Amino acid sequence: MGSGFLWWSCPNALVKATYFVRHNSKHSCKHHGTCWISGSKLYIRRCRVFVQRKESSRATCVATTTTSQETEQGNCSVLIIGSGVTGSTAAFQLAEAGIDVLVAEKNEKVGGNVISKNAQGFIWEEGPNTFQPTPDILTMVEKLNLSDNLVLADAKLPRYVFFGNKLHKIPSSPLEACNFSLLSTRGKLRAFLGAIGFAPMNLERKEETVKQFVTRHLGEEVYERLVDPFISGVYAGDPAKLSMKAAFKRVQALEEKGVTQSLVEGALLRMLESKKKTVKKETKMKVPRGSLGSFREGLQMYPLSVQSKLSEKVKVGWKLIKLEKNETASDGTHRSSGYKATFETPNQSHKVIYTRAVIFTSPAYITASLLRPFIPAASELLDQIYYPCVFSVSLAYPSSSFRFPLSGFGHLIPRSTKIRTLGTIWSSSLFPYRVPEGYELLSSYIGGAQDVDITSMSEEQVVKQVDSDIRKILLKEDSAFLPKVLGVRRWEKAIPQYEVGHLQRIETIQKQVNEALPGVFLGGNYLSGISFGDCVSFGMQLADRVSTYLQENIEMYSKSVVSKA
Ligand SMILES: Cc1cc2nc3c(=O)[nH]c(=O)nc-3n(C[C@H](O)[C@H](O)[C@H](O)COP(=O)(O)OP(=O)(O)OC[C@H]3O[C@@H](n4cnc5c(N)ncnc54)[C@H](O)[C@@H]3O)c2cc1C
Ligand SMILES: C=CC1=C(C)c2cc3[nH]c(cc4nc(cc5[nH]c(cc1n2)c(C)c5CCC(=O)O)C(CCC(=O)O)=C4C)c(C)c3C=C
Repeated sequence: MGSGFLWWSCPNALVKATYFVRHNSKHSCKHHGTCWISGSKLYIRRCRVFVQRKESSRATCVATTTTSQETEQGNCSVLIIGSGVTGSTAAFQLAEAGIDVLVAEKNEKVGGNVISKNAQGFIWEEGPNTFQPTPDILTMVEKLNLSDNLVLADAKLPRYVFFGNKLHKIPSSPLEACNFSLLSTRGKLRAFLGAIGFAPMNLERKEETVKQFVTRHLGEEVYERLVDPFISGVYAGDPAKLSMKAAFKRVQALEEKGVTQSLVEGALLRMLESKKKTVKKETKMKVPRGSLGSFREGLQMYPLSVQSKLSEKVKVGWKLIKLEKNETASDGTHRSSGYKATFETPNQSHKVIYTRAVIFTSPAYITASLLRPFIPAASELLDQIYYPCVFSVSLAYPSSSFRFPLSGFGHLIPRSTKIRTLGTIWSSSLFPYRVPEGYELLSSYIGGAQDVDITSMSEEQVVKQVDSDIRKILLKEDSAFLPKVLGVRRWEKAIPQYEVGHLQRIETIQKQVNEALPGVFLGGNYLSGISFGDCVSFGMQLADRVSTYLQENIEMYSKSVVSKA
């Protein structure tokens, strides 16, 4: 690149000087430590950022500063609120790109919804149980050196629906679907007719609910016995309120393309969804199609491994309580140069962080409260996203108390059966190493959007209800054994519901954030799709978008300094 000067001007109000860095020379300042040029890049050691060097032009430090008098303050280039799957993924990707990132998590442990527990020889999950190993997840698993800890449940384990006092195996192929005992002959015929195109059109072209879409295409029976329980096992939701377009965009898109017969390939919308998610990108790791993944010690290994890699850059027990614009520039003028974030921290003291960009991965209702001063209308919309209450109940029973040897993923229960539990994952069948010899572990879920009264139940009442439902379905009638209660978790606001109007709402929110809050990015399962894999992919995309924003922002700021000079 030859010799020459690079002018480095720090935008922070506390730094008054513009620094000149000569090629191959080193320069120190008390705020940023050493900086130097190598090749085409300017490196600034303390800020751990580098700025693409432009010959004879100015570069800008993307970090703000701490001074020795302000011990409760700090700085970073990107602040991430929340250490769930989305936040952890974005943080790792940004750190890997050399960007100075700070993750603030209000809980004492990282992971958000992902909570894995280990006691008395059992390992169990209180949030998500498994993920579909998408290419993005596998990429992250490799990067985090988690490959040796990846565990896969047998792809062939059947899923069941409990209906008419019997467990019915859900077919895994169109052939199996012909002998499918869950649907009557009439129900199958109706579904078949819908599949070959004899379905009424959506003439009004209004946004349809899942219930409307499914009954129109496949009939009432498929809806009641198959899709309603499936919705319980993904959204804990109410299909009469969820938007087909938002909750299952791939399936809806098929209709728009006129591929109606694919809708019931195997009579299962869910299967269709997962097939569309087949691996496109190449990763070194190969996993059998249809298998479901986790990690040896549970899903929480994922955020924990990000935390161990980012070390001090992940702050637990830090709750964001206020965000302000940091608008004073070094020359005394006002402009948006980033944000000031105030946190409550474990020792009750407040901490302040100055940052260029903020990624919010907190749930919609929390993000709403933090952004309300800037975007009141969008915050109202964020607040409208409904999260029902769900309990997860992990119980262990002796293997001998079961009616048959457990082999399957688990069972789901249609709401029309009047059994209160939504469904049960047969955890010890998925991962047998997670239980002591002679025991079975069951993870059940109860509550959701169709059972709002659950909020008034105590943990003891919930355990009693779940135990009684399990007895009706899986245990021998004379089994007097009381279960080992491993864990009961009340998810007061469990899962965002993609109700009718969701996509429109999201679009409006995004627009208002982009206009009013440059450098603020929204993430989280109310935007990305709710699966673990959706959150990983969205976290990766967020990291790319934020890197681009920082680069563009630096260039814009450099230009404004040049023109003032
Ligand atoms: C019971 C249950 C079962 C599920 N089962 C499955 C499954 O089997 N498979 C699957 O793929 N998906 C499943 N999911 C969905 C999936 O787990 C979630 O969608 C995903 O984990 C959400 O990740 P996230 O990072 O977007 O949000 P979250 O996990 O909600 O993370 C947000 C984080 O922000 C933090 N935070 C909030 N406010 C603040 C603040 N003011 N300051 C600092 N931090 C803050 C929170 O503490 C939290 O850690 C399940 C979800 C639930 C609840
Ligand atoms: C068979 C029993 C199941 C129960 C009970 C259950 C509860 C439950 N699940 C979620 C949220 C999600 N589950 C997801 C995947 C998933 N869930 C089950 C089964 C049960 N879930 C299976 C077999 C799978 C794997 C995917 C599949 O092959 O169908 C997902 C991810 C969905 C995706 O798009 O990948 C979510 C999200 C909740 C909230 C819940 C509690 C009621």
